[in-house]
Amino acid sequence: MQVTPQSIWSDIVKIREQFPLIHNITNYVVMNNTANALLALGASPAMAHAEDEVAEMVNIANALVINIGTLSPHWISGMEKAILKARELYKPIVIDPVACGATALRSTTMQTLLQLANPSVIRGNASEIKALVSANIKTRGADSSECSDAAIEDALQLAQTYQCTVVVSGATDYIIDNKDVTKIYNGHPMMTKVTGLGCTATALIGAFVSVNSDIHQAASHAMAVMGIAGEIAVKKSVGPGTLQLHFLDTLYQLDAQQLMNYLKVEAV
Ligand SMILES: Nc1ncnc2c1ncn2[C@@H]1O[C@H](COP(=O)(O)OP(=O)(O)OP(=O)(O)O)[C@@H](O)[C@H]1O
Ligand SMILES: Cc1ncsc1CCO
Ligand SMILES: [Mg+2]
Repeated sequence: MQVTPQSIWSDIVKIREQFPLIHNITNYVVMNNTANALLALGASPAMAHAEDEVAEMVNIANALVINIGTLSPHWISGMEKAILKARELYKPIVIDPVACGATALRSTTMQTLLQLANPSVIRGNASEIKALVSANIKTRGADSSECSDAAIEDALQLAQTYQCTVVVSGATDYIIDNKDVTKIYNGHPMMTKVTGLGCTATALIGAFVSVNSDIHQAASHAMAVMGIAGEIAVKKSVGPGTLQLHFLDTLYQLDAQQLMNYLKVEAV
């Protein structure tokens, strides 16, 4: 398994050709931006959470993304129904444990959903990944209080427990499973000043796993695209407001040459 500009580009072409439907049960904060990022990449977003329709939506979707950012009881039931349908149909499930460890509701819900989901990928920041492994770790909210390096051991443990790929985002993005560790060095600190770019990363992972069955490679491709689009967009931006706009435009215009110029990856 390698992550190269060519391997990333090949998946982007597939996404743009196949226009895969990515079903997201995500949070109020990021719903619009996440849908726009999926469209800009070349995928087709659906953002539905009603208990009565999620199974039907999963039925026509190519991947399911679950994000616990703004939980409530009905949403949790919707998430459970969507997960059960996705498992029945062998569709990939990607999980974002937003602010896991900040409140009991988030931590207990996440444990239930993970057991149910058998996910392909879990993507979180370092604090969230650590909180998923150790119940005594408390997080302050959606933002990480630690560097991604601090969660490598926890990510490996999580990957073993759920037999899945775990992504820890941060200055370096770590993509970790039983066999491989991939590090992506792209990105820019200003990305943490736009709310929900982590949620966007998780949604893009959904798009990549829908066209590439090598889950570790697909997740690495998504994180590389996030980081590269972020770096290019920052150059045109004066702050987080314009970064949010330029990020979408850059994603839409991303080409093979830019991947070659910017990719900074290391496989261990
Ligand atoms: N210090 C940094 N330097 C470069 N890139 C970064 C840095 N921190 C985060 N990123 C990038 O920003 C994106 C979002 O990751 P982050 O870890 O901030 O997610 P998050 O904390 O879950 O965010 P949110 O909860 O707002 O969605 C990723 O693509 C990541 O690579
Ligand atoms: C800030 C925030 N609060 C709940 S979800 C969310 C978006 C970033 O994860
Ligand atoms: Mg997050």
